[in-house]
Amino acid sequence: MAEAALQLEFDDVVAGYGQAVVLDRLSFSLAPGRSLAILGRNGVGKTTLLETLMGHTRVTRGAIRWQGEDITHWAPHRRARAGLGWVPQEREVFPSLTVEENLRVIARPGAWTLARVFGLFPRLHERRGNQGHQLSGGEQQMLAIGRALMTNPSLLLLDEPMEGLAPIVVEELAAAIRQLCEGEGLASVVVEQHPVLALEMTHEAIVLERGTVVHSGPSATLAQDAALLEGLLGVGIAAEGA
Ligand SMILES: Nc1ncnc2c1ncn2[C@@H]1O[C@H](COP(=O)(O)OP(=O)(O)OP(=O)(O)O)[C@@H](O)[C@H]1O
Repeated sequence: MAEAALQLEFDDVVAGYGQAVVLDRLSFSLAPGRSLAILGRNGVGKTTLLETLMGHTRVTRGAIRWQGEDITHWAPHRRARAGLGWVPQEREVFPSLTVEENLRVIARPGAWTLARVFGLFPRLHERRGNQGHQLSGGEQQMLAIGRALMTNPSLLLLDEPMEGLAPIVVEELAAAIRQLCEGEGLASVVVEQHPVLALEMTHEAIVLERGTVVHSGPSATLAQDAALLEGLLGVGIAAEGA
């Protein structure tokens, strides 16, 4: 059955902070090895969706299922152990540990090793003896992704990975993320302010408005429909990244 092939499912989820509702009857699903872009204007709930997946919000309706289990009320650490690898927007690398220590300290056994992370990000290999605080923004982002990979996740959650980075670094990171999704078949959910970039990196996309899904479909189809993209995300956005 198709249902059995789903890896992640949000089913009619209402969630928020305290009494405030941010996600409002939100539903979507993702099959194993697929990548999903979460798009939408500022404040529509994109980060809250990731926070809810990691167990950091209050869920008052609906269910979240992961690999066939209902994880709606699981604690965050249990979700991490179950294969959800979160790369937070703040990156959160340890500033006084070296690159190599940052990677080793969080490692769990699996296919991703120090050597493979250095293979994906040669820059981290070059800077393996530098402390976290000595890295550029782009290098910190690579380290944040590398750290998540060292936990050997089944799903990588990326919250605005390109934010504040120079165009050349954005290219390098986008290539690495594409390699993870296409080459390695690692499932991912990417929240990104730059739709053109996000659609290039992913198989599927959903667009949120006021905490719910207003569009869902293949990334390539949305990327080619400038009028739809503009209608969903704002005037002029389709020209961005050109
Ligand atoms: N910790 C929090 N406590 C209370 N409200 C919050 C909290 N974090 C976010 N919100 C509110 O939830 C709503 C959605 O925010 P969220 O950060 O999820 O949106 P977003 O789509 O990721 O926006 P952006 O693109 O600006 O990052 C906003 O109204 C925001 O003010």
